Amino acid sequence: MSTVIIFASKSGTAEKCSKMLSEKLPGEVKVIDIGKNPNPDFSDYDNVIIGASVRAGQIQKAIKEFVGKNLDSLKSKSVGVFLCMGGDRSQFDEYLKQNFPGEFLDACKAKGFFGGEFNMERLGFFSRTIVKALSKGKPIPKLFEENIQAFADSFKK
Ligand SMILES: Cc1cc2nc3c(=O)[nH]c(=O)nc-3n(C[C@H](O)[C@H](O)[C@H](O)COP(=O)(O)O)c2cc1C
Repeated sequence: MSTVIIFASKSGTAEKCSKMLSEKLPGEVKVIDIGKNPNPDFSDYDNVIIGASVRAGQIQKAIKEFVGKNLDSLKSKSVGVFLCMGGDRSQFDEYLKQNFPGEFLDACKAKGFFGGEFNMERLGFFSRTIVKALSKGKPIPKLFEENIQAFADSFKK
């Protein structure tokens, strides 16, 4: 079994989760940052996993475009999607629906809610100010390693 994880990340969480996931999957696993490689070739892989993070309700444009452009070929693979996000589980399905075609979501054998982090040192002044204002009084986001494990397990079946 071979897997490619294609991710986009603004401040490192989705990148970190992609690496964590890659260590939990059997067989050959390749991790590709779509920011560095906008048109990755996934034809040689059995599993294609798409990972992104959410800002103001939106995922990275490069991931949206990649999924839109490759919808048919992606559907011929075993596909999955995960999101890194600061919001809670109740917002996860809504974000998926807002950002991915229904056809793609229907084809996914796993959908991962991986949680999020505020990596303040990697945020610009503007983003830091927004985060500080919006997160006042709310729980600090965290990663759910158990969800990353469960996601990996569904690709072992
Ligand atoms: C400016 C900004 C806006 C954000 N907006 C949202 C949001 O609308 N919903 C959400 O669930 N999380 C939001 N987050 C939290 C991020 O999704 C979270 O920090 C995630 O771990 C970032 O992943 P990345 O480092 O891979 O980009 C926001 C974070 C920042 C910095």
